[in-house]
Amino acid sequence: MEISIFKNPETTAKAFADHLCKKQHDVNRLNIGLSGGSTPKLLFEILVQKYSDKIDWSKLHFYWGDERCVPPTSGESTYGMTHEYLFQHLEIPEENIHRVLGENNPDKEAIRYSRLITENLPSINGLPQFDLIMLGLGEDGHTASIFPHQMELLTSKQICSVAEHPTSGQKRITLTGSVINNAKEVCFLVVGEAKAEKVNEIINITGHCELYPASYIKPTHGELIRFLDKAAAGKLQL
Ligand SMILES: O=C1O[C@H](COP(=O)(O)O)[C@@H](O)[C@H](O)[C@H]1O
Repeated sequence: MEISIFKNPETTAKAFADHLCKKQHDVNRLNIGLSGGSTPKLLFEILVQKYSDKIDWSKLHFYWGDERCVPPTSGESTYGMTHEYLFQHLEIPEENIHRVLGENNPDKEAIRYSRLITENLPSINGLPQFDLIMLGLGEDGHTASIFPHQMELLTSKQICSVAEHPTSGQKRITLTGSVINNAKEVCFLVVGEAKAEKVNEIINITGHCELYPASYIKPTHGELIRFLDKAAAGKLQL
């Protein structure tokens, strides 16, 4: 596991953008799973401003680690946010964008999206393998849409499942912990003081994945990199 700590959210997002830029240089295709929430917005802005002509966007195939079950036009849609901050500013072939159809029936969509991933990605250890999965960390320790006390979503051998937000009850589609841990590389992007306590807990408290779902994420054969800013790493005991 690698932990990289940067001065502020901008330098953290810039480091992640650099990492992505280097990775795409060496390959013909990069299957990447994106995260949602507010943290990726800054990364997307930096990618648009500083990397639009440094990255060969036709090599990148975009999927999502999780999505809310809402139409793409909803303010809560992760695809909608990604389109607003990233896609609409770049020349990305439409066939490279593999969005979760949040407007569909959640159970049927989890099956459809699982099938799509299986068809498009190589299978390693009996599960699809992403080249890179980007993850965030919720203040409650969740990652993707796997919230505390949802162990079955971590260990399930399915590819995607329907999840439910613990307080709002909003339905979501999420990759399972098994698929995330089968990736070649998983990168957490976490910034801000509000995440500091959980960052320390998910790294240092072991054996309590039901309380800290993000602590379950340890790629079986791949790399784990945590991009943190100083504030998010503020309570980290190493
Ligand atoms: O609900 C979600 O939250 C997490 C963290 O989001 P952030 O706003 O704190 O950056 C995110 O990683 C996940 O994809 C999203 O659905």
